[in-house]
Amino acid sequence: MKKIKENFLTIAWAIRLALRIDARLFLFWGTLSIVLAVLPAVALHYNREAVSILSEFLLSGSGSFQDIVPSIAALGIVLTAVGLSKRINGNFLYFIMYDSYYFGLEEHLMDVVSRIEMKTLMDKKYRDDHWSVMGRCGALADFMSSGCLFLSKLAGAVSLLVVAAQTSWVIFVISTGYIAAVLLLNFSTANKLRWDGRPYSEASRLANYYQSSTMSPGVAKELRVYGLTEETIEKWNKAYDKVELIDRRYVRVRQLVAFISGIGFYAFMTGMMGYCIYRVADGGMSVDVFLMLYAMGQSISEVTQILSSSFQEMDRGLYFLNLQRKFVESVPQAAEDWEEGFVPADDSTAFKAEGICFSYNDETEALHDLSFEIKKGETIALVGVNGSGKTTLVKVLIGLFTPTKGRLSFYGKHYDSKTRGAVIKKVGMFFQDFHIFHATLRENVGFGDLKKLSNTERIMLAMQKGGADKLPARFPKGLEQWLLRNVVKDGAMLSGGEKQRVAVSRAHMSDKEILIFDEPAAALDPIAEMNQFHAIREKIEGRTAILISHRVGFARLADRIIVLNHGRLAESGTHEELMLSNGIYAGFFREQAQWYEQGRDEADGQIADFA
Ligand SMILES: Nc1ncnc2c1ncn2[C@@H]1O[C@H](COP(=O)(O)OP(=O)(O)OP(=O)(O)O)[C@@H](O)[C@H]1O
Repeated sequence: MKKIKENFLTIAWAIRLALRIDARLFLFWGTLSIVLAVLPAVALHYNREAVSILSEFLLSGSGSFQDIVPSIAALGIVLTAVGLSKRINGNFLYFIMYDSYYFGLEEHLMDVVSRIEMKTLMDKKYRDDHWSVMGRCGALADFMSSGCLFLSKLAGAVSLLVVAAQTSWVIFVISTGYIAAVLLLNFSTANKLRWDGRPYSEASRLANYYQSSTMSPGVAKELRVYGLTEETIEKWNKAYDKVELIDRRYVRVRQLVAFISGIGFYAFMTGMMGYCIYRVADGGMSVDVFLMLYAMGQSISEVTQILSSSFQEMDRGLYFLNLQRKFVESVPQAAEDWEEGFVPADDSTAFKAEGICFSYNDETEALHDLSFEIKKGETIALVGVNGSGKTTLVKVLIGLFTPTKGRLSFYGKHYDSKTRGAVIKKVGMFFQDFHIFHATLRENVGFGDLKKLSNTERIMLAMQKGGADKLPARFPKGLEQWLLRNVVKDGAMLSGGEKQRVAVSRAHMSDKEILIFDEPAAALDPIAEMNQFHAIREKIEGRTAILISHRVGFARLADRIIVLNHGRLAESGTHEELMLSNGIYAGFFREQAQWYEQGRDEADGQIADFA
């Protein structure tokens, strides 16, 4: 019962979506296919009339040929119309609806996904669900086209049964029994005939991963170095066996249903023809009625076969639409649209955190009870060991994650849709986990400020600050060089440090009033790191800034240092204050200073030995 209710909800959702995407398409083709579906029944009427006139003409020898021409012509026209109506089959309807409904559904799902909270998006379960629903964007076109076809063939079957009922109740019972049996067979095997995407896709994803790992250089290098190729092929074999098993089971049931339907057809025709011959023999049925019933048997069988295949298609479409509807509805608390119209309440405090906590999952807290203020124009260095919560904190500050507890304000305003909009507008950020887009070098930098995308001078200036200004000269297409090869074959491949320079240049594009740099020099050589240090210092000039770096030398750029430890605020103060208090920061600073000193002494020693 629950399943039926779910299906009805999904059908209503799908129809609403289809009407929203393209109402005319659905209504026009739906109506046309139903209207044309009753043509075989009309054709039977003319068929019978023509046969009756023709046989009378042939048997009696009276009348002229001209007398029967109109009947033959009428039959010809109807049969041509029937022939044409058969062109409106499943493939044709799918093709007609594909453009609108495939891309319409894809656009809708992309829109929903873009509103999902970042935290949810990072959840593996959601990502898996997302892929499994996104991979079936044809479901709406499938469901609507096969739904139209199913309804039209149902109308066709009913009109044929009306003809049967008018002719003989026995034929009506046999025909109804046959159609009902085939439909019942399809209903009862639907869940086995349905190609269940989930276990299949998990198994096939694994098989694809193993198969492609020997081809993708990043994975292949590890396979070769650690001698894992043979093991990977074995794992692929196992994963593929599972895929094949699911495939085989599905094909077997499909074949069985087709076989039983075939036997059903012969039983139906034998029963019907047997009865007709018996009636003709005892004089209860004329030859023209016999021939009409024979043609009707063929039509019923044809309609029933299409009813059966369109039901399977419809059921498959509905299955994936069910997943998609549930996915769309399960998106918990879609992030609000970031609105315009932010009015600051406190001009002097950029960020204020009061007891904020955040956890990626319900088990552990990445941030715990943090309270601090960042004044306008202040430069803060966030320091802490790996995993202490620095990146998480800045992502919470820019509104990508919502604190699980506590209160966060931006210029005196609590975070809501307008505040988030303002934060995004006012903050320029370099992410430690930055992304190089599959796009040109110009775009990769210019995306930092879309308005300046075509301003070559501005882009070159940002690249100079980010240390990437030598890159365009290396490529024949300069700034228009495509980066990475996932999309274009001759895309430029960059080293880790070069990618970082490009991403840092992106952060230098905009003139936002708040700057956040999360490990901007992690992959840079020492000279580039030093240049980065100066460029960032220049850029900060009077702005509010948050810097994260494991090189504590960077922290000296800051007015104040905040030290995080296991997601808690451990220390806060100037460099001098924290050195005096001799806590975590002082420990870091001395360790690093000692490391550099020791390194320099050892290098000096080696040079001396060598000399
Ligand atoms: N996507 C995630 N899902 C679950 N936990 C996460 C996720 N990202 C980070 N964490 C956890 O949150 C904690 C804080 O991570 P975060 O990246 O903020 O630390 P960090 O101080 O920036 O570390 P690093 O110096 O290594 O960059 C860590 O324990 C980490 O394991």
